[in-house]
Order: sequence, then C-alpha cells, then structure tokens
Amino acid sequence: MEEEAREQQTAKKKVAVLPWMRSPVDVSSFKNCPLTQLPFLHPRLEAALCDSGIDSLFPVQVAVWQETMGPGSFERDICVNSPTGSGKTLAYALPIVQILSSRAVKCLRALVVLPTRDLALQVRDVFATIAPPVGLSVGLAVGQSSISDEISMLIERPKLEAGICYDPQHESIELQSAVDILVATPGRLMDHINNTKGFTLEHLRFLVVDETDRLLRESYQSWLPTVLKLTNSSVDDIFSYGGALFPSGFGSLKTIRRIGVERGFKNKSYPRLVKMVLSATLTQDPSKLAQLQLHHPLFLTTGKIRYKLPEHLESFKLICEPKLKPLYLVALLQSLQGEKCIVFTSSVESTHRLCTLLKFFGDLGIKIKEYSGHQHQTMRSKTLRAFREGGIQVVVSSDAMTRGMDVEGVRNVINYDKPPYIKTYIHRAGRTARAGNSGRCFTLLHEDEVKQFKKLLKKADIDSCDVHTVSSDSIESLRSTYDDALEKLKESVEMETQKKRKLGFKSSSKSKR
Ligand SMILES: Nc1ncnc2c1ncn2[C@@H]1O[C@H](COP(=O)(O)OP(=O)(O)OP(=O)(O)O)[C@@H](O)[C@H]1O
Repeated sequence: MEEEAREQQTAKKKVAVLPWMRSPVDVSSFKNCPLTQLPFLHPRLEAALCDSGIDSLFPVQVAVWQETMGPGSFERDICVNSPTGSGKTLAYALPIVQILSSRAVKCLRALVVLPTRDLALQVRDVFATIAPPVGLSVGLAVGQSSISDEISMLIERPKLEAGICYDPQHESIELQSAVDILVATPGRLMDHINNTKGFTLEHLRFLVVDETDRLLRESYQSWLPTVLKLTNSSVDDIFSYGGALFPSGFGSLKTIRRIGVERGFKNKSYPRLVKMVLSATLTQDPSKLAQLQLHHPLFLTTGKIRYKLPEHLESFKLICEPKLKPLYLVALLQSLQGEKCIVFTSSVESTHRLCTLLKFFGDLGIKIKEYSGHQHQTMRSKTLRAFREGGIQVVVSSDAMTRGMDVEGVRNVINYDKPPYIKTYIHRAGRTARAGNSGRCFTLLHEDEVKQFKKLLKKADIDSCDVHTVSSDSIESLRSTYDDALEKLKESVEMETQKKRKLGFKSSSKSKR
C-alpha cells in the first residue's frame, strides 16, 4: 500500500511522465481477431487454443501479437497497461510460445515472475495449455513442493549408461534444463539461482514481470537486479560487477550468457533478453520503471484514461448504519441468491472476524469461506479449488485475492471495507466482469465516507456511482440473529486469544529450556 501512497504523492508533485509513455499504442483501436485470421500463428497453437475454447484473440492480445510478430519482432521491450480481465496472460504467453516453438535444444528461455503462488499456478496453467503441443515444457518454482522435488522437475539428470553411476556433485557432468519456460515467485526463484546446480539463466530470451507494480513494490531478496545481472549480455559488465555483487560459491556465476552462437539458435545473431511488463495499473513512476532497465520500451495502453475499469462492470454504493454493517452485508448476500461473490475487507484480522461472524448467523443457505495470507497455503488452495468448482459461493478475503486471481463465474465483488486507493478498487473490482462478461461491484459505506469514495472514483474518471439499497424488512428480520451472532463472536475471539496466549507461553518456555 505504501507504493500507492507514494504514487499519489508523485502524482500531486506532477512528476513528468517518461517520454515513451506519452505516445502509446492504443489497445482500444484493436478489435477481436479470429484465430484463423491471425498472421503466422502456428497451426498447433491454433488447435490448442481452439481445444481450450478460444477461437479469437482479445484486443490486447492482438495488439501485442502485432507488435511482436509483425515488423517490430520483439526489438523493443513491451509494457502493457490494460484493464483487469482483458487477457494479459495470453497476450504475453502466446508470442513467447510461438517464438520458442522453433527452438532446437531445450534450455530455460522464458522466465515469468509473479508475486504470489496462486497467481503463478494460474499462469502456469495457461502455458501448460499451449506450450506442450509445440514441444515445449513448462516448469513451476513456487515452493509448492519440496525443493528437491522442484529441482528434479527443473533439471534434467544425465541418462544413466549401464554400469556407470551418476554423481550429482561431479563437476564435469553437464546438467541441462528440463524446462523451456519457468513460472516462478521471486523467493523460490532466488533459492534456485543461489543453490540449484545446473539452474542457469544463460539462455534466457524472455523475462515477464507480471503484476509489475506489485512486484516492484518489494525487493524480494533483490531478485530483479540479480536476474538482470545474470542475463546481461555484456560479459565485461558482468565480470566487473560479478565479484562485488555475488558471494563466492554463488551457483549461477557460471550462468553468464554465451556470446555469439546460442544453443538452438545456430548461425543466428545473439538474441537480446526481451522484457515484457504488464499490469492493470502500471506504475508511471520513473524511478520504479528504471529498475527494469527497459530497452526502447513500447507502451500499450487502453484509451486515454490511466485507470480503466472493465467495460461491463457496474459499480454501486450501499450506505449503511455504521453499527449494522454486517447486517447490510448479510442482506445483500441473501439478495444475490447464491451467486459467486468475493467480499473484500481491509485486513487479515477483519477477514477472519467477519467470516467467523457470518458463520454465527446460522444457515444462510450460502457456503462462505475465508481466504487470507494468514492461512496455510494448503488451506488457501483448498478454498480456491472449492470456489472455482462451485462448492463455495462466497469468499471473504483481504488483499490476498485482490490481484490477478481469475475465478470463472464471479458475478459480484463486495467491498465490505472501503478500498484505500483507486488501484485497490481497480484490482478488487476486476475479479468480476472478466473476459467481456458482466459483473457488479458493491461498496459498503458509512455516510461520512461517501465524499472520499467519490473522490477516489474520480481518479478512474467515474463521475457517478448508483446507490444500491437492501430492504429495511430484511435488515429488521436479521436483527435478533445478529445480536446472538455478536455474542458468539465475542466468546470465540476470547477463546482464540487465550489459545494464542497458551501457545505463546508454551513456545517461550520451550525456547527458555
Ligand atoms: N481470447 C480469449 N478468448 C476467451 N477467453 C479468454 C481469451 N483470453 C483470455 N481469456 C480468459 O479471460 C480471463 C482473463 O484473462 P487474464 O487472467 O489473462 O486477464 P488479465 O488481463 O491478466 O487480468 P488481471 O489484470 O486481473 O490479472 C481468463 O479466464 C482467460 O481464460
């Protein structure tokens, strides 16, 4: 959130937008394009897309395809600012897979970095649909499995010849990548860079930084400068920095890119590392963007407005009496009759409290679950799976679900707590109305928040937001249940606090021993 606050300050100070951002390619001037009319598309990619139900490309995908497969031919780095749900994942995945489909030797050639594990899994699934049909393998480095399992999926062991034992520590054994494309979170990526024998970025041709503004916000063990150094094509440059930047024994010093002929690209000129950065709210902060060391960047954005909401999204505000806010939420959820909803709160604590309270309302006929950064990954994945499959209708979440998550059939987003920044509003609201579908975003407000909210929406050029009401009868009918639920919530919070104290006491007495 700090980054958004800083950006607001930058905007107030009117820091000049970078020159290359001033004359963008306007994505809204592109139309959907049937796959059959897309120039150069590999027939097996076309078939794979058709099999997964895609028969035409969305405007942002057509625009990126044109800029990368056309005369531009990846000569410039690509920066995309396009609304949530507009199909940015396929916009970068398709050209990368198309280009790599002609590779001769398997090496790690594309690295896609995402801020969270669930997002990485989602993107891996997109690559897994289109890469194998053209003979490419996709790997995942997110810490979902043990590091040794992950290594065995990423690094090819030499084939054992009869009577010869393979010693993984043996220096002369040349380990090879088992994947062409790797989707990773920064932490696990750094683990492999630092420790995995045979893991190399030497042959990397594509670096995708998805959800760029979120990834640039935190340094995650300096993953970006490290990746950029390791993929820098100037050997002199690397040697001059290498000693100072990387500790001795740093696994990937040997990942310096080979000059001249690159494996699998024989007799072709040395390919430059191409960067693709994307977000629905791409930062314009020059100091942030400088970290990416972009090469003649080409900026693609949708229309003239900086923050654009999906075309078929309807925004509503619901004015509540402060003390009765949970009642308004329950009444709203009941009126939505089991449609898939995501309810956003301001913190993991309030997510937990609200979800517990909702459970004490008794049988609402709606299956509700919590999804937050405080939960164990297995629990989160289980909830997400059930939500995708329809076993859960309502997910209560804090920021964990705000960005990038793509769950089919989410018809409604509810801001239980007012989003603090316009970027937060854009990403939360963007969990619905995806891929050209319609959706609604409701924001619950106290009377004294209305003015602030209006100001917030103005930043996305939204002048009005209709009022949504729930019937006073439904509020009244829930009142007694609400009082009981509040009592139960109080008891539950007390019990949890005691449990935590006991656990804290146990662990501190253990550590004293
Ligand atoms: N050409 C297409 N035809 C039909 N559906 C598509 C197409 N491209 C993408 N989709 C679907 O659109 C949805 C949104 O795509 P995606 O997740 O890539 O959006 P996004 O722009 O990255 O959104 P966000 O900014 O929220 O991350 C996905 O469910 C995806 O399967």
